[in-house]
Amino acid sequence: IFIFIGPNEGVFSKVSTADKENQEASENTGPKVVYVPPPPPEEESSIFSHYATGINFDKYDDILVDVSGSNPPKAIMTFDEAGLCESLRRNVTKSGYVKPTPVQKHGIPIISAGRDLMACAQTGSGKTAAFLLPILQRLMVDGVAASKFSEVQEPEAIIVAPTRELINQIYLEARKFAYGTCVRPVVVYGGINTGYTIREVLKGCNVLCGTPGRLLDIIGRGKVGLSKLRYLVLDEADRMLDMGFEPDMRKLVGSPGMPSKEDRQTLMFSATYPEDIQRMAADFLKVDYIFLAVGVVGGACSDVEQTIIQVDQYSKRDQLLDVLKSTGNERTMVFVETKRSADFIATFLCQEKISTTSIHGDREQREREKALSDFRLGQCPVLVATSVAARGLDIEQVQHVVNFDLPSSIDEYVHRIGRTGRCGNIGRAVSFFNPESDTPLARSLVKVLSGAQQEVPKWLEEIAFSAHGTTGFNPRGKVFASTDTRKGGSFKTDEPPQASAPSPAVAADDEEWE
Ligand SMILES: Nc1ncnc2c1ncn2[C@@H]1O[C@H](COP(=O)(O)OP(=O)(O)OP(=O)(O)O)[C@@H](O)[C@H]1O
Repeated sequence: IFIFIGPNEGVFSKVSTADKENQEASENTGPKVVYVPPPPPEEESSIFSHYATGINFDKYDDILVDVSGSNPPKAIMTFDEAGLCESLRRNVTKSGYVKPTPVQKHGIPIISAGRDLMACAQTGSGKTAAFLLPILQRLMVDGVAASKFSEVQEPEAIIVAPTRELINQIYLEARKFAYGTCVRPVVVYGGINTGYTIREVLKGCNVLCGTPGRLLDIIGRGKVGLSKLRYLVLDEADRMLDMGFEPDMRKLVGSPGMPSKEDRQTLMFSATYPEDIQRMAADFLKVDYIFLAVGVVGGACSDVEQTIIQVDQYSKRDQLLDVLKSTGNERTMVFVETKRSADFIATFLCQEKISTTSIHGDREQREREKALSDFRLGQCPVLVATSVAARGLDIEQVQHVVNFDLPSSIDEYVHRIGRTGRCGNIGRAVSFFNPESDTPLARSLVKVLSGAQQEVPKWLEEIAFSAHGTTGFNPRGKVFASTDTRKGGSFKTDEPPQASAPSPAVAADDEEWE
């Protein structure tokens, strides 16, 4: 078992997400990182390129919505009701958005009304625009101007996300919606040259998007002041507050000049929210924050057809080849548990003449970005990935997700399969279940499958049943009541809380986060 003595002399086992600090430390002290990413596209057609909403987009409207907290503002039904200024409205239209998704219908007016928000909505249902649009709207109305000449930049909004590729994607979304306006978003993340990053920040910065380590670094160097900060957004909020990132988040809100929670607006978004994390999140939010749940908290996207195949460890590779035969050239993400097996499986597939690339934390940033771009462009239709690619990534035409190894946390499963079936499109997820290692997941897997109206294999129900004894196990019963923890917790079934801890699985490869 890997033991890491953290900078604060804390001892963490392999499951501790604190490993990432190790990486960051070595980033600061090790060989200088020289990588400078290619500039983002300048042509309008690339900036606004988007994929079509799918046949189930209108079905989003049937999902039950739970809004709790005092005096929630009324939802909007159309983007026109959002009262966006002309340039922002134009950019929304150019992005192909015709009508808002439920998290946007509710989230936009809540944020515009100045309220703090903890929002939960299924993967691929438009959470990013739900926070970007009202923030940009406010900044445009107030007419912010980032000074090119200032030695310290003072952004009005900071957005944090757990991985480099995700924060870059959020930045590109912000840049798209802010196109042609005076609002300047900037992105900072690990693995790229710090001097370059600082120069970009100093060109002017209103919306600072960053992974926590690099963000703290830039703030610590005095390049970013916090006195004008109005919005703090935590995307993948449950991940940002779990044991790996919580210290960084506390450091961030404790940074000199950071407005207190009473004096800023704090917004949290995710598809999953373990209860203990919800409770802790309240530390960062005003007391009267609004809790918004679209559908079941922690539920899988029902546009993803989920199949579970029982395998043993040694048959997985053949099974994978079988699956990939049926997927042909359609884009497929294959998730594995370790960086080593990511390399191994990618090499194996290449030997089998399947054009494959891979992304994980031991690859250099240059390679990570190249892999993602080859996959996005369809040059490599198969991407083998570790958990680093599980959350938030929005890639066109990913029709399939394969869990070559299942994660040990059900939330991680929900995020992984959510890389397909986005924005009303249909996707498929196939998971290899090895009873020797995956039995602890069986029970929550059954719940997620039945909650998303998927067929539950008889053998899986049996494994789930025997793994946890007989008392109170009702696989067809209520899944996770979607509830604000302030109402007294959501697990009101006759069962004890889920066996799975918030997200230990994501930590297996943790030094790659950020
Ligand atoms: N109202 C809309 N109309 C059309 N497309 C939309 C709309 N809102 C968002 N989209 C598109 O849907 C896709 C998914 O959105 P987004 O990435 O924000 O999902 P998400 O809820 O953040 O997912 P995840 O939980 O995986 O992070 C994106 O390509 C986005 O541009």
